[in-house]
Amino acid sequence: MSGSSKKDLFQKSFSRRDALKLAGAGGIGLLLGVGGIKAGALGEGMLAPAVPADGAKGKVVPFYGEHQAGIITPMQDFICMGAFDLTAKNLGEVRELFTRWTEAAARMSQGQGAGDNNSSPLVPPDDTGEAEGLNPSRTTITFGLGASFFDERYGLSGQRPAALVDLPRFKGDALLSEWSGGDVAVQVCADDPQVAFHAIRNLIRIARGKAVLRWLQEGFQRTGAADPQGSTPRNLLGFKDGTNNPDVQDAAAAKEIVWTEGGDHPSWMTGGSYLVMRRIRMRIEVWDRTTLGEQEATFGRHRATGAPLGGRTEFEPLDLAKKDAAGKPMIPADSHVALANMEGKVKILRRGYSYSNGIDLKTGQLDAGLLFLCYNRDPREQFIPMQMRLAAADKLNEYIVHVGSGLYACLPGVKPGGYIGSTLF
Ligand SMILES: C=CC1=C(C)c2cc3[nH]c(cc4nc(cc5[nH]c(cc1n2)c(C)c5CCC(=O)O)C(CCC(=O)O)=C4C)c(C)c3C=C
Ligand SMILES: [Fe+2]
Repeated sequence: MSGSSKKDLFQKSFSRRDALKLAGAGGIGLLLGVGGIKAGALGEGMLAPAVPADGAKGKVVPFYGEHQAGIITPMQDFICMGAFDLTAKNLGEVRELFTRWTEAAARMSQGQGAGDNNSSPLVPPDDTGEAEGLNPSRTTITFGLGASFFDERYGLSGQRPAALVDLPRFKGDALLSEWSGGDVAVQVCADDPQVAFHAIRNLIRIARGKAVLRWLQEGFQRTGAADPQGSTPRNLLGFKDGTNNPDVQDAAAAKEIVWTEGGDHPSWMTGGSYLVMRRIRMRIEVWDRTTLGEQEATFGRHRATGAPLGGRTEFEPLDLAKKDAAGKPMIPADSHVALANMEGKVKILRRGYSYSNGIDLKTGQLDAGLLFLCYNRDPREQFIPMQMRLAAADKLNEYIVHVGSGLYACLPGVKPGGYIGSTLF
């Protein structure tokens, strides 16, 4: 196969059926980076622009590489994220589980089924089938380890990274254990909700006897089809959310903000990152009775344009020193952006999705909010001080409540033939 047809293969929409045909023809090695294109040589996002130029949603995000996919990958439209508690009896079983998970995740990222044996009438098929014929939809599957992974069960307590702290209790927290923690978190993102669900479902199935699901949350943002321009998505409070997220396609920014390396970080985390999950419920009914002026003062930005208060365009810089005629800051000091900005000195990479879980049967109110996710190099220096400040003073706190929480050490990426976690166990 010529170099240019290899490229075509990557750039073309790709269905599970195509993948199986190719595997049959012995060509799947190309997808895995064997024989020509090296795995990981194609940078994150190179095959997966936020909104593909041709509008197609069939692109493959490479699974293998220096870093796990799904961290700096431009956000897909849907998420299906869960956390597992391990029931594996020993470290050997944990290794087996991660080996099988890695193989299945690599396959599903490429649009294949979780396993090959799907035609024998005598056994249950390897794959559950609901993604058959669907394209890979830029699926990424990202694994992280919670602090409880490092308890006495598997002999790894001495390896717990200093940065994998127990998050402090923040003012206003109303955390529920059923929405928090877990030994292993798995973030599945894809441009199709059924493809995302299929991936996590098959990982749950593979985990049988070795891990049980602790919590599962689906999430969404506007789709590429609804917004082909790929403008900043709006959250369920109606505001553009993500405007001032750092540009981590810039390798220097990603190194500074996202990737863990050196310091007191263990070598097995080099090239990894820390994922913070906060399930934040919104008091939507209260918000909807709030005036536009109050809403804008809460965020410090205009709702229509996303511009900083007093500004005109979305991406103009925040000027927190700017005063109105009466000498008051244009962007209130207790607004969300004024506080979260941290004088520009502390940054995180946000990757959150809206969620909607029907109604709260006790109150009849919507059970909806933000599955807040962020990646950072070291939560002790980034997420924690930022959330301390927000919890203490953010005007947004009148309208939100944090009900779930987790911190996970996301392992470095892996080469074909290896397994996620092999740097540690
Ligand atoms: C601890 C970190 C953060 C939490 C928790 C958080 C919750 C949260 N945020 C919004 C909506 C918006 N956030 C915006 C900006 C913004 N938020 C954080 C951090 C947390 N947010 C940061 C670092 C920033 C950027 C600050 C800056 O320097 O400008 C915005 C404005 C647009 C944008 O830049 O994205 C919105 C809107 C909600 C609804 C929410 C909890 C439910
Ligand atoms: Fe925010």
